[in-house]
Amino acid sequence: MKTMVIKVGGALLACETGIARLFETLQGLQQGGWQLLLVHGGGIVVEQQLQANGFTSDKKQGLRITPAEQIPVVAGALAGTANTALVAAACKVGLVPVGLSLADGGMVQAQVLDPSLGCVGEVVAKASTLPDALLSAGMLPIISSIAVDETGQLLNVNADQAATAICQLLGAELTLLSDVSGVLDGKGQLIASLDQAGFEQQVALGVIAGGMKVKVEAALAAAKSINNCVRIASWRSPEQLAALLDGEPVGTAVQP
Ligand SMILES: Nc1ncnc2c1ncn2[C@@H]1O[C@H](COP(=O)(O)OP(=O)(O)O)[C@@H](O)[C@H]1O
Ligand SMILES: CC(=O)N[C@@H](CCC(=O)OP(=O)(O)O)C(=O)O
Repeated sequence: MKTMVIKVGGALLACETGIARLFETLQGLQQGGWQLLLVHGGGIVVEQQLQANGFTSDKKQGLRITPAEQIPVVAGALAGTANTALVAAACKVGLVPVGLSLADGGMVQAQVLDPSLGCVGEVVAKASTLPDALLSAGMLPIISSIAVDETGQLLNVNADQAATAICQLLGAELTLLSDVSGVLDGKGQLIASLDQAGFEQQVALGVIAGGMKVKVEAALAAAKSINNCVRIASWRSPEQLAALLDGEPVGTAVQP
């Protein structure tokens, strides 16, 4: 059976229509014979809850600086609020979701990425026992980007990097759905196909930056591992979701 990891993030978690449309698409893909795993971020929920708790927050090169005192709020926002909202939406369309974080079932190994970012983790694929079992049972794993390292420390992982590790764990296809229709060039036009050299060129020009730089780096790493292109598209666009459902090319194809 074909397996696909779909990653969602950005403002999706604040958009009821977007969530409903996404799960209708997932339902259609599952009926079409795909085994699916959803990996999610929820930067918007993290920001709201940090602010509500009196914290300020900054990003460095697309990654959120996460001081130790903020990790309980970040974990609550991603593994709690965002994860359960997506689980609820899956139930509503009759899918059978299982809400997880990267810490569950020994799926990945996590470590601190860079101490200057605080409790930010990087993860590598470890054991697929848990997702294998859930997928064979026809269930939909919904995985937040919260991890735990060997010392028991909770870590905040960028959700595109989390999706890459889960894609590598299963040798699955990967689609990254964001707020934008794909990677855009200096004129705001969609780049249909992007390889390592093209990426480096656009970064040098300052066209690809911030969260999109992290996203394309994650996509390039995944594409090389699975030797297949990874797509970056938008959950906002009904046309792109329909194309995804019909197996047609969507967004930017990041090449191995
Ligand atoms: N060349 C580019 N093409 C598209 N978006 C870009 C580009 N460079 C920077 N970005 C920014 O990256 C954002 C997507 O990254 P990010 O916010 O991390 O997405 P998500 O939260 O969905 O993972 C876009 O909304 C845009 O502001
Ligand atoms: C380390 C780091 O940057 N973690 C991210 C995790 C969530 C995420 O990636 O959310 P999106 O997919 O919505 O951007 C954060 O705290 O925002």
